[in-house]
Amino acid sequence: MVANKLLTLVLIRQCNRVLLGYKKKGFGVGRWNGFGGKVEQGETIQQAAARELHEECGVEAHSLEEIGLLKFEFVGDPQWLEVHVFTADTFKGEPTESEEMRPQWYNIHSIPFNDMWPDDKYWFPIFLKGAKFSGYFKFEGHNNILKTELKEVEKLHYNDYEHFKLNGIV
Ligand SMILES: Nc1[nH]c(=O)nc2c1ncn2[C@H]1C[C@H](O)[C@@H](COP(=O)(O)OP(=O)(O)OP(=O)(O)O)O1
Repeated sequence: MVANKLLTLVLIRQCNRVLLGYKKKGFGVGRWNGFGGKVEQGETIQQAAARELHEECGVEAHSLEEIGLLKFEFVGDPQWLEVHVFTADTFKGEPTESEEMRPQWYNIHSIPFNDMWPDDKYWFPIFLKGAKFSGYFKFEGHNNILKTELKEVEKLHYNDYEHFKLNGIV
C-alpha cells in the first residue's frame, strides 16, 4: 500500500469574506484555492499549515482550527492525496502576493467555484456554515469527478499514528 501524500489547506475567513489565492504555478495552477502545501518531515500537520500560509501570502495565523479532511484519488495514481483543511478568523500581517499565489478577498456569496477545484463547490457550503466535514473524491484528470463521498461530522477522525510514522515522529 502506498502512503497518502499529506497536504494542508488554509482558509482565512472574516465575517462574510474569505481569503483565496490564485495559484500561479504547480499543482492546481490557474485555480483559486486556499493556501497550503506538503507536510514536511518532522513537522506536525498544523505547523505545516501555518508555514505554508506564511510562505504563500505572508500572513501568520496562530489559531488555526482543523475543520476538514479530504481524500483525493486520481485514476491511474496509486498515491492518494490527504488534504487537511484549516480555518482561522484572525491573522497578523497583510496578505501579499508571493511567487506561488496572488491573494484576494472574496465575498462568501460570490466564491469563484468555476475557477476552483471542482470538489470545492461541494464542501465549501459546510465550511461556510461553520461545520466540519470529511470527504473522498475520485478524479479522472483534474476536472472530472467520478465519485463523491462527503459528510458533515462532529469531530474529525484520522490515523495519527500513520502520520507520525510517516514524518519520523515515532
Ligand atoms: N482537489 C483539491 N481541492 C482543493 O480545494 N484543494 C486542493 C485539491 N487538491 C490539492 N489541493 C491543495 C492542497 C494544497 O494546498 C495544494 C497543493 O500543494 P502544493 O501547492 O504544495 O503543490 P505544488 O505542486 O505547487 O507544490 P510544490 O511543488 O512544493 O510547489 O493544493
